[in-house]
Amino acid sequence: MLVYLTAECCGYPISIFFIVVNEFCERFSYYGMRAVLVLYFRYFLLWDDDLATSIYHAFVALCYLTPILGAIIADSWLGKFKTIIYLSIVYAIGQVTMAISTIHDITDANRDGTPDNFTFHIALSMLGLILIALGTGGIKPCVAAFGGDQFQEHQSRQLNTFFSVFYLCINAGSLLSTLITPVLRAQECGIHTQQQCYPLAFGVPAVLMVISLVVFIAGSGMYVKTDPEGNIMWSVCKCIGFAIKNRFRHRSSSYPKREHWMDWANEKYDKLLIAQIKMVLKVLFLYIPLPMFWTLFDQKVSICHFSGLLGGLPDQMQTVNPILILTLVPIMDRLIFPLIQKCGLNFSPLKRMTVGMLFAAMAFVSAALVQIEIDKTLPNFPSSSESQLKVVNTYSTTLNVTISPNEHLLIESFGVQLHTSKHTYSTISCMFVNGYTADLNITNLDSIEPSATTNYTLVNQGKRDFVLRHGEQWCEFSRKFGFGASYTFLIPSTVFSDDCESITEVEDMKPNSVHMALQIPQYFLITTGEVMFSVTGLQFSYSQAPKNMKSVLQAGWLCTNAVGNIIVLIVAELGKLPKQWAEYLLFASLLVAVSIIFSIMAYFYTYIDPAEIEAQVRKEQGLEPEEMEKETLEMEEKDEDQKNEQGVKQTKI
Ligand SMILES: C[C@H](N)C(=O)N[C@@H](CCCCN)C(=O)O
Repeated sequence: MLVYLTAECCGYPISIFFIVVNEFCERFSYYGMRAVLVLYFRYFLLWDDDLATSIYHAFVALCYLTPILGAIIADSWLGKFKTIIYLSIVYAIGQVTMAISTIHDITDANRDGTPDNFTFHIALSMLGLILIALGTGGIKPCVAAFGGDQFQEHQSRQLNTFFSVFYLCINAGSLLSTLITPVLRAQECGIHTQQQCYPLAFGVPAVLMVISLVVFIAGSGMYVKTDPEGNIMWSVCKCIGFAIKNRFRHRSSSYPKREHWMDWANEKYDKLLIAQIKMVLKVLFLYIPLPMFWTLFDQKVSICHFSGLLGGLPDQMQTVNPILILTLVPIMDRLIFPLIQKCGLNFSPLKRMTVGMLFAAMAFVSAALVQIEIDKTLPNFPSSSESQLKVVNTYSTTLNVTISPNEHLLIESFGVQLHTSKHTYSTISCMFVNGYTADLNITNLDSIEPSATTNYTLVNQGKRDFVLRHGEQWCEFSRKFGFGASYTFLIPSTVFSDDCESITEVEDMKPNSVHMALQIPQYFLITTGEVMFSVTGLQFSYSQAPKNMKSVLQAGWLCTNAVGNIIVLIVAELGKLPKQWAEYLLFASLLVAVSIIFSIMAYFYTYIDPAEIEAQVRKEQGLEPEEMEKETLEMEEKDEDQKNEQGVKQTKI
């Protein structure tokens, strides 16, 4: 019997250090770029909100579809190691292309601070995004599976810990980059004119991707590398095709039934291949209901009403999830799961995933309850048979307005009657009414003509300063804004003579009165769900896959994510229920239904040890003892050469 003693530290192969650092840098690169992507679309390419979010979601969905390609390349052609290297190069080129596309000076011939040739910037950034999607998605199933390959059979406990640490690194990278890149974007830079520094915000993720590649290559000599066994995907497709055809040919009841429909490939294909396909199909079948979890998970941003929680901005709110993950993964791994085990309960991976789904459903129930509270604080909006009217009096005395036949409004000088706008809970908006006798310029707003109003403009929470200008005259005023509120500012004709003192503020809609802390349970529940579902799913996909299809099953797992993202896009297009809380409850109920279906499917699933099944099939095929020994010897020789090359110690016992 052969046992390989690879270079180890505390029972873990040293090579996984390079893999987790590589993952940290790669996720920093990916999430850092994503954190500023929509801002780049909106404020650099000047796309409208709809186009920016659609392209963003399409990009994210593509990133979770390309893993299939990466897995096929790895398992059928190049092997995981080379696939990771080649696709990381593509990824790094994509990040650099993306960073270059954000340099406005390249096309800013008239030096006014904005690009002159948008087509150039759009084309370059789309090329960059396609390369990034190919790279990030392509390597994703390979890195996790390659990490798993570094462990030997007796290291199953360490293997599970590895997947948890792997997930921690993903979230540490995501956390740091989501904090840093928006700050980098807010800097000013440029060759001829100063602009928001998108090149830096996209450039740092590009550098991190190059570092990720260098770290991975640095570990080359230590990895356990498994070569692909020919074009396995093509063999799998042909074998499945043959089984279906053969089954169809023998559909008459005179032919004896076979245990599994794949057994109809027995006539032509190797029993081992058939057994491996059965293992993969069993797991893929189990994955069918899983996209529903990701549909809810990827909508979590929309259940976060209070963007100002912890005093942060919406950009930085994305950091709450990785912070909670970094806290919850060790708590679950070291405390909760061992405690459950001590109580004699069998908390198997599929049970954990089911409970994870239920946690996500509870997060949506909690969101619905908060929404009901929020709705109570909102003003009454006109029903479909009513309308609302807003009248602003910029005249110098109180006015009596009659609306025929018999309604009367009494409006004081610079007063307002009724408000009409409805807006989301986490925004603050304000508008200005110009009662001055000439055009006015207000900071960050277009100029307003006399007696005209601006549209509602979104402003950030807290104290904000405004400067009003007309020619040489100007004055400045500050106001404090609360979340969810809406204001109208009435500017009288005396505005410059009393230094902005006479500006009247009307509160159209009150700031939020529902406490921000009510959002904490939602975050907690959805992240607990993620830890139970996502980390376990990653481990499960690795442990249940045959050796030559590890990447393929990882890709299958990631595909559940892609389908979830596509469902989010479809749901957004189909429209919404009239009541937000009802929509949350609908999603929660759907996930509960799906988790019940999943638990039934899980009940009938038998956990396997792929290596054991493979050995058994080989034995049945009569490969043992001579042929199997021959195969083993060939493998030993191959591995020995590889180990000698890598300078890794090998002992025969
Ligand atoms: C940052 C996030 N909590 C995370 O861990 N993401 C993972 C899994 C992605 C699935 C979510 N759509 C990652 O690999 O980035």
